Amino acid sequence: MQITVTQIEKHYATVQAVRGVSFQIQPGEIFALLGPNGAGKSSIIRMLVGMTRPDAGHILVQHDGGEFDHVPRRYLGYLPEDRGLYADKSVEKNLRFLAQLHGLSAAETEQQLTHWLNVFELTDRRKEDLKQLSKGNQQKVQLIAAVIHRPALVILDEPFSGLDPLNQEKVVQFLQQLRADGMTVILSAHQMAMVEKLADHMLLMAKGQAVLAGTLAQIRSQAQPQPEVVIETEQPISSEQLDRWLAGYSWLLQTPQRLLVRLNETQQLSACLQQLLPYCALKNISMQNPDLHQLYLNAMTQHQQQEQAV
Ligand SMILES: Nc1ncnc2c1ncn2[C@@H]1O[C@H](COP(=O)(O)OP(=O)(O)OP(=O)(O)O)[C@@H](O)[C@H]1O
Repeated sequence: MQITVTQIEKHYATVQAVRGVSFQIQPGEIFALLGPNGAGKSSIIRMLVGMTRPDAGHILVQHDGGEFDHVPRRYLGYLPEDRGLYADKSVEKNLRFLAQLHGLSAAETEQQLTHWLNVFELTDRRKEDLKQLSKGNQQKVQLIAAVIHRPALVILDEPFSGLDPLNQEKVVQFLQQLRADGMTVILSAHQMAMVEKLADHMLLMAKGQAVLAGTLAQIRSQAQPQPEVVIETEQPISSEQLDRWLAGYSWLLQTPQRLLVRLNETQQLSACLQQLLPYCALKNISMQNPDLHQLYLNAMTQHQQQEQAV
């Protein structure tokens, strides 16, 4: 399934939730929507699944030779933000009901149930009511509900919320398996470490706008074109010394023997090292690639500063 979103906008009564956002999702990839609370992620998801319509711009969904303005239900697996299973019914009844709604035969339903309950280690809980399960286990049943009919596209709003680190890791593996099976996956999440492992492409949003987009490498070069350098010294050094030795450079002394330098476009690493070498012996030099969490924080801070400047 290929999705092309062009300049979509969404207004609610007093809020402009999405402002001219465009992106493309390729078949069989994992696409992540990132951003702080209220950035507009769920609003975009609701437009993709056809629960609401864009006020402007358009969505083009191409699958199986057809073209649509949202993802048709028959192709969609959806984990909504406010979830949606019956707390007073058993795990099994909830999942059977959904499988039937999607037109699976009894045999297919049983096969899928057995498979997924096993994957999520819930086989011995299948007769229990959903409300008897822990929040994390309920979340796993919700995930099964989104994929039991093997849709072409799965949209998961916050699939990691409420899960401990081990179960978050399980969800990472689950999503990798969906991709390996050929499904296209869209997810929104706040857990950058998980997204970094998973997403082929991502879109970082703030206040309804796209802030950064692309692969992790593309986002890295957009958000921080100049890498940071970590320099470890043989002897302890002080900030006062660095004020003299590295005038004009942006640096941070992380420990007495570990220095972080952020070079700007005009500064070369070799020139920086030449300034240091007369004064101190160097033990190790390494380039530091910021992780997605750091890139996200940098991008959000920058976005806030730009907004304040306007
Ligand atoms: N039905 C609605 N009516 C009015 N305002 C809404 C509605 N849904 C969302 N909003 C507003 O639109 C903005 C974007 O909300 P949205 O839920 O899309 O953000 P989000 O990025 O999914 O946030 P979160 O991470 O908290 O789920 C927010 O200011 C929100 O208060």
